[in-house]
Amino acid sequence: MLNWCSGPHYRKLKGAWTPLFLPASLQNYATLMDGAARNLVASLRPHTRATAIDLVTVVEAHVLEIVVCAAFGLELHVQAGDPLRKAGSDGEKLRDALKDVLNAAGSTSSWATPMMLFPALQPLFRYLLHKFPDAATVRTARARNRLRDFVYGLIREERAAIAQAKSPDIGSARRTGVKPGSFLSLLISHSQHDVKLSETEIFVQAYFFILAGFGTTSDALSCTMYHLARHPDKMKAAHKEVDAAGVDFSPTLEGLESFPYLEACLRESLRLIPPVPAVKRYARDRMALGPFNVAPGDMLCGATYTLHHDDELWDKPSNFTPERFTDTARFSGIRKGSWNTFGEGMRSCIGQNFAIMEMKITLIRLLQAYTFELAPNQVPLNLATKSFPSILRPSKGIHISIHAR
Ligand code: HEM
Repeated sequence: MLNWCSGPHYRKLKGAWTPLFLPASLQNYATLMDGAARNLVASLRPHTRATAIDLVTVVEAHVLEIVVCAAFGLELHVQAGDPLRKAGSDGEKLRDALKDVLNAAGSTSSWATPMMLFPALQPLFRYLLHKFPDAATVRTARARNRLRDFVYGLIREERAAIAQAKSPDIGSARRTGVKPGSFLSLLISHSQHDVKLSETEIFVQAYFFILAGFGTTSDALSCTMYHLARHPDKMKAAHKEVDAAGVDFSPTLEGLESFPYLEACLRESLRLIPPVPAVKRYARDRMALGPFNVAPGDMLCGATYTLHHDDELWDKPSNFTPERFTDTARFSGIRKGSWNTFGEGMRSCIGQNFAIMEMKITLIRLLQAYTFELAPNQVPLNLATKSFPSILRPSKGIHISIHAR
């Protein structure tokens, strides 16, 4: 996967990924994201007269629709209330396989703890795990195989389509941006032109696109809604900004810049609950780090969550205060490197602009239509990480009542 490799292999894969996140490509995704956000608004309408719902489940289905369409060009139509929803469709099959893989990825192998405690013995543990797999490993492998068979089928179809169309023009994709759904064809075209990607590499990239873009973004979106529902004064300020833009605002890169308060709410929520609570690196050289001697190959961990809650860096760090990102006169500015939600440097999150755009468009459409109120017993929010390193996420959902405006 892109984040697990280095050197020439990393550069080769990054070259295949980069066109997806060029400004022109992001612009092409905006229409897809806005359509999905409008569907989400419509699907929530029946809930305005009902009891509280679990926002996490609903937002997950929404983000999955976007990320799968962006990666594979498949419209899932799995959202409750979608008139095009059809039992047993390709979309449902893919959704089910993905859910199994994601659930399995969250369950921890019993070998994980000894591997972490005795890193030097990892090769031995890996061999033992291969020879004597435990239940969690078997479950993960089965789910992954089902997903792999499905994606290999899509790759074969895409190859045939590309052969018939005499292969797409990568140069023009760089100029005009990548259309939603072109990730597979882009990877396949790359493997026919400048870089060779094996079938497995193509599958793994497509799988990672979904894995990296699904849980992180949907949880970040749900948590932002949680914070707004918990702080009606902040929700009122967000409503004001959204109303000023009007329902006909254009979801373009430029148009989205006129929502600074909404962006501040997103950033503040991502500070309080960073979906990736820690980033890791392996030391290349021997070095001294404060009182520690670091040897080549040692794992170093950047504790994002701790950084985001450090009271030397943040005034009243546990408070939800979006104004710290807009009101620089009141807050003395944010020190470089203290907000690390997407990582830093060349290995930082390649999908961050995609994620911010997706979250902003969804929030705008939701706030145009609704106000949100927390159900009882939602404070404090239950959070958990299931395995290390993993995603920090609401562990018992977010229960919320929806009121039409
Ligand atoms: C709120 C949403 C997201 C958060 C919080 C997030 C966070 C992160 C973090 C912390 C890293 C590691 C950075 C490091 O090691 O320094 C990362 C890497 C990565 N993310 Fe995201 N991410 C999000 C959304 C996405 C999306 C939507 C995609 C793609 C569709 C994506 C694709 C990737 C990829 C490919 C990498 C590896 C980059 C590399 O190694 O060069 N992420 N992300």
